[in-house]
Amino acid sequence: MKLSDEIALEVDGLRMRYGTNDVLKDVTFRAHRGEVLALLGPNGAGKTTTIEILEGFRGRSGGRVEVLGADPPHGDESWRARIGIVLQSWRDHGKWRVRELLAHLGSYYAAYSTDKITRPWDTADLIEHVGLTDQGDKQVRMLSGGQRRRLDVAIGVVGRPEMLFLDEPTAGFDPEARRAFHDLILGLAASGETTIMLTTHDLAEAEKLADRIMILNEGRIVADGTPGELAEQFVGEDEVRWTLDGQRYVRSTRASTRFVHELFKTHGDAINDLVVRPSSLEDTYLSLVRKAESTHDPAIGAGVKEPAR
Ligand SMILES: Nc1ncnc2c1ncn2[C@@H]1O[C@H](COP(=O)(O)OP(=O)(O)OP(=O)(O)O)[C@@H](O)[C@H]1O
Repeated sequence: MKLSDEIALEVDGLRMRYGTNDVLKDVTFRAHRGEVLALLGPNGAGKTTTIEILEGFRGRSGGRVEVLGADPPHGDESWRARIGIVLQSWRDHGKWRVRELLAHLGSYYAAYSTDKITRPWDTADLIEHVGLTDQGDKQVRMLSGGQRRRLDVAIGVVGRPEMLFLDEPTAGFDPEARRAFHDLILGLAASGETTIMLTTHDLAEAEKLADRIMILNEGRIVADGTPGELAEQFVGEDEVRWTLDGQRYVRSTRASTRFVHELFKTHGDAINDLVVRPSSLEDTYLSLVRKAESTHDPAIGAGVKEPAR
């Protein structure tokens, strides 16, 4: 992907303290226009806090934040119109019908159309995009959990945002809804106009959607790069399984090719059922989070903050 020169998001030394709990200690990253960023991290790492600060919902304890050129708490209405938000919690509009609610919320954005971006998103088209065609005339309170989540996503994008924040957007989705959501995000990303930042616990989802993955742990970004870069920077161990004389064996190694070669040299045709499972992004993630937890070493983050491009 060719990156735009335009910076959509800039976060420098962000700090957040709740009482005596320093949740964000020094969070620094930036995003170019059109990039899709996935923010990963264990429960309680501060992902929602980070997203809420960037949206302007939550004040911060320190550091600099700029989203589409504005400091979020001071963004004006036209800035707000360029931001889309999909929160974890559902704001209830139970009696509204899906189609009416989207048309109503969308109408707020009409005044903020530009030469390039027609706002809002056409209601029927949007409903189809999020896979709610059959539910368009249903009241919101009649929707299932997964359908409400799709509606959350529709509400987040109805104004055709230039910057879209999604906090665990696919929690509770069935595989079909997940696929439809992925297609929607990839479609938005393909235009190159929408910068997207999402949090997720699903590594496969991060790998599929994101240009860049950032891992937040212990108040800092401990890794930042494309899925491939992360795997390269933190080479995990491959898993080799085999059977020998009816006995099953398993071994983790960073040098699986050499190991397998030695195995055959020693045992030849007696080796059966050989399987080599390469180290996955999940292994990388787990080893990073464990490493950061066990060492508390800020240098782990310092070496990888700026991905090579
Ligand atoms: N309003 C608040 N007041 C005090 N502490 C808070 C508040 N909101 C969050 N916290 C604490 O800040 C930490 C980070 O919470 P946050 O919700 O940002 O994490 P998260 O990474 O989004 O977690 P999860 O993956 O579980 O959603 C947690 O320890 C949480 O208890």
